[in-house]
Amino acid sequence: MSVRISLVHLTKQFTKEQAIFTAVDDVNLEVTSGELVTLLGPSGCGKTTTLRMIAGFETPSNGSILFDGSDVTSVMVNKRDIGFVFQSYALFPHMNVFDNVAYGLRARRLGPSEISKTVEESIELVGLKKSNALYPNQLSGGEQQRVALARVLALKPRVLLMDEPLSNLDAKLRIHMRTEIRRLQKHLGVTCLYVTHDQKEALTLADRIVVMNKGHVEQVETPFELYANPASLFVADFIGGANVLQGIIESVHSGYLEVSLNNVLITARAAAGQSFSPGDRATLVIRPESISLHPVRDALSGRIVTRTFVGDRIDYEIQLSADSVLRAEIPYSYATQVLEEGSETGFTVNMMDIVALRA
Ligand SMILES: Nc1ncnc2c1ncn2[C@@H]1O[C@H](COP(=O)(O)OP(=O)(O)OP(=O)(O)O)[C@@H](O)[C@H]1O
Repeated sequence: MSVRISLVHLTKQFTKEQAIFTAVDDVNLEVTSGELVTLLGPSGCGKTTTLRMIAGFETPSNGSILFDGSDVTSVMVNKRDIGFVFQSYALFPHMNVFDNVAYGLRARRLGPSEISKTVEESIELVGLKKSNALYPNQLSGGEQQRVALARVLALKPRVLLMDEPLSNLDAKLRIHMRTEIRRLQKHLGVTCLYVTHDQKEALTLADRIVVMNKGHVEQVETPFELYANPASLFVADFIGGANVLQGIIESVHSGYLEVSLNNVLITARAAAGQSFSPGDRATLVIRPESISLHPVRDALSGRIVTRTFVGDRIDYEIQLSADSVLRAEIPYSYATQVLEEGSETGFTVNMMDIVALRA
């Protein structure tokens, strides 16, 4: 039922303030059948426009969209067999849950018993039993989004497109719903493209993440790889938050580099596909949670300038030199030693957790 989606040189230009503006810039992507891929990036980077082109709501300026190898770029929206879930649930306020979910099936002129059976199945699938007679204004935001999902799933689409579907929900419900969406998508095996600007949502939901920036694709990877092997500073910074420090490559070895950081020699690994020579400047990416603190015993040390308790961890900002500050996130338990602001601390980072990018 589900399909492989290929985006080939997909480009969309708009006219903005009498100038041509490229919202989606030569995007190439293969989404395998049954895969959940998130499009992740800051506001305005072209995520929604990409999704709308796949749905058929926007016509590409250039490039093509293929489903299982056949070109659907010029195929009408209603012939693409796509389900689209919006941020605003877009339910009909004057229809109850049953009629909202049945709407698309009636438009397809299915018989009453088939409609009834499919609606019941879809409502059960999204965990909304016994709500058939209720109207949207009698439901919570989470329940309304479930109805919107049931309405789309009732049509058994080959492709599921979701545009920030959880943005209107509170944080706790969002976490619950994303697990539900993942479970449903895997259960149905439907190919899914999911737009979000929330990196946690992307990391927890996706088989692979497409990081977009200013209309183009920065990197496409599994969540684990993206986190461990960012290909650019943009990705490193956007995913997970990162300390970014400048160093100089001192020597290059098989599998590791020696880098001078504030005149201290540390070891790091080169980012995937990047190579260095002694003397090169390098941008070092260090995740705050990969740092451990200990009493000062060598030159890798600094002064704690801020300490913030966040419940399950303590965040420290450590001044290394006049212009470099390191953020460390230390898991907290009652046994954890809590350090004072103003005190000196040493720190270590596993070599594998320091990634060098070309500066
Ligand atoms: N119809 C349009 N006419 C002109 N410009 C447009 C149009 N639609 C989108 N844009 C512009 O294209 C760029 C990309 O928009 P898009 O909605 O795809 O971004 P996004 O990554 O989904 O952002 P957000 O997370 O804020 O929704 C933006 O600068 C937007 O203003």
